[in-house]
Amino acid sequence: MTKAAVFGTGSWGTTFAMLLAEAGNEVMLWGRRQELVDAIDRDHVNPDYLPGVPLPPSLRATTDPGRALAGADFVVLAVPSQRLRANLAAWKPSIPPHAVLVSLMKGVELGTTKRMSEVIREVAEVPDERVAVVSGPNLAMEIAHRQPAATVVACTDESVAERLQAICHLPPWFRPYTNPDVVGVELGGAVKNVIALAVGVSAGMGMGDNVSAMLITRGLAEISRLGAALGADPHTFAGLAGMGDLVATCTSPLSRNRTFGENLGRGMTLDEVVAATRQTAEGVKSCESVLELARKHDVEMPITEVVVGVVHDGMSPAEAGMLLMSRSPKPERYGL
Ligand SMILES: NC(=O)C1=CN([C@@H]2O[C@H](COP(=O)(O)OP(=O)(O)OC[C@H]3O[C@@H](n4cnc5c(N)ncnc54)[C@H](O)[C@@H]3O)[C@@H](O)[C@H]2O)C=CC1
Ligand SMILES: O=C(CO)COP(=O)(O)O
Repeated sequence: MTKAAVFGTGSWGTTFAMLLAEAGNEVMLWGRRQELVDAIDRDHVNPDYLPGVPLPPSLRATTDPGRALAGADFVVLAVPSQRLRANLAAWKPSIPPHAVLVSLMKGVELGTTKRMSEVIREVAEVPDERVAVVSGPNLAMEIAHRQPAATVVACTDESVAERLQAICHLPPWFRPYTNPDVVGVELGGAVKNVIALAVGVSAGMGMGDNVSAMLITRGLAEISRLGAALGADPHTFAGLAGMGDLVATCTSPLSRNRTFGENLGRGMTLDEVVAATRQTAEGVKSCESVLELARKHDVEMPITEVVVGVVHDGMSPAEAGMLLMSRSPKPERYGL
């Protein structure tokens, strides 16, 4: 039986662990807090992140990383992106030598501008073919309530992607596709959070669906430009990890990033929005690292720029809208 250790008892870590367990794998979830770990391990619930969702009794949980990692074939990482480096360094000594490390995270590291797979490779000192990424339109709450979803599993080694695909395929509930384009799949997941903040701000200001569609479409152009500069396959952005995730996150009231933006657009202050947000809205921090990455590669990302302005630099939503709409008129060239 395949053994998986899942790190992070938040909404996506727990949901993915539940999928893996129901697909017949031996799964151990790691969490920081004993009380929550006990609730998962003993009562088969996660009241903090998935209230009302029964978890499979075969899903076990522990606060001991060594116990979670013993004999693991797959090590699945689902902590907030900015927390990965320090945590992974602590877990590294117990990671089995042949385990595949899988990122569920959608962020870019502040300071280094590294994608999560790059952080994993660097900290765990593993080669490309032992690092995989899962990303797609996967709102955890919908999946936890057993609604169907598809995703992308990416690894430069297609046989590893296929192994991961096989252990998380669970008809009729969850359908993973493989893709060798790790860079594109990861960028799609991280940058759509920034675009979802922008769509949320516009919705909070009372703007209509034309504005959402404009931001989603031009957001995809922005993601594709950055992807092209970083060597991603342009086709990835037309797929589930690109357009698929962008549409789900930008339009769903379940999205934390969209909701964060919406609250800002309604006029709440940043401090008020942060206080009202209990879960991880990755775009809030990653908008800065994405913009830095874009600047390093000389890529223009106007929506990302105004998101950084509104979230971090005191720009008003109205000013952001004016800046975007008064840019010089251009031909529409997708991805350029
Ligand atoms: N929730 C969703 O629908 C989806 C989330 N993701 C991505 O998955 C990643 C994890 O997100 P969620 O599970 O949604 O987050 P969450 O906010 O629901 O949970 C975060 C988890 O990380 C833990 N955590 C927080 N700070 C920590 C630290 N310093 N060290 C160790 N653990 C810490 C929390 O205790 C919690 O268990 C994010 O990168 C997110 O973008 C990806 C797809 C879907
Ligand atoms: O990544 C997600 C859906 O695929 C979840 O989006 P939020 O983090 O904005 O909730």
